[in-house]
Amino acid sequence: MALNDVEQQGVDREQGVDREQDIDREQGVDRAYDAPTVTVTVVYHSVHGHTRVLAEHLAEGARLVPGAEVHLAELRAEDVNAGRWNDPEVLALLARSDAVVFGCPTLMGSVSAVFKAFMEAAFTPFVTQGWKDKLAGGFTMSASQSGDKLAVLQQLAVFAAQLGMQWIGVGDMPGNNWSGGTRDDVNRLGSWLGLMSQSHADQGPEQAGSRGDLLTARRYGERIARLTQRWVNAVPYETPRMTEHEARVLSAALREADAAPAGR
Ligand SMILES: Cc1cc2nc3c(=O)[nH]c(=O)nc-3n(C[C@H](O)[C@H](O)[C@H](O)COP(=O)(O)O)c2cc1C
Repeated sequence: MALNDVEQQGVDREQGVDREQDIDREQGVDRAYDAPTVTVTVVYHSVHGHTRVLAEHLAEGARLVPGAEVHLAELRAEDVNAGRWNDPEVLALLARSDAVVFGCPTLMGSVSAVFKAFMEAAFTPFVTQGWKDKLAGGFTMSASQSGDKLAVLQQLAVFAAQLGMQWIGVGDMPGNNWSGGTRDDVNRLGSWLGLMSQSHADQGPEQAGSRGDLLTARRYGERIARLTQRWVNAVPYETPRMTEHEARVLSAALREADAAPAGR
């Protein structure tokens, strides 16, 4: 069967044939030389290993990008004590990352408990605005086709927003929204806020997700790494940061300038 251009491109990419290299050659672009070095970290929690497979494919996609230094950081239950997660090495890695991709399974329609403990441990970068203007993305795995995964992606996106991060969505069209759609299709669950994947409840991590989910994970990882390069390569800009106290002082000064009474 003859493939159209879009299908052929998908097949080529899957087979590791990178058309971009031909275009670069024609235009004299040496990406290995021109591309800024960026650090992308995939930080995730997985109870039984399904989400780990998704994280690995995402990292694999990011590694396709010349200049991208890609790390996988697993959040471990043993690093949670009395409800508090702590792993200074992971926190140091995140502090020096240009982009952070957050991932966990959907458990009871929510992020997993270990991931939530990690979120609360990010209170320090919240108050110092330490992760402000890093790029962010997110992914989740569950057993049901929906399984309320959107609630988890929303939690992850709100978390990133609280930290002043810039969110990147999936950006792929839905391959599986028609009568010929299959589990192999790109963005087969039709999720744009972040990456959704589904694993059958009776299968282990060796069968995690579907061919389409893993393809989408690689594409999302590559997209995040490329957009991070675009982001860090833009006009240099040192983002202003302020403490809560400074925010109050600024508000009071503006009120005074307007001679406005304090609202509630
Ligand atoms: C306590 C618990 C709660 C779960 N809640 C949901 C849920 O809300 N929606 C869903 O579709 N699957 C749910 N699942 C299934 C998991 O999301 C699924 O098994 C996933 O693949 C686990 O990923 P992991 O292997 O990375 O831990 C739940 C599983 C457990 C054990």
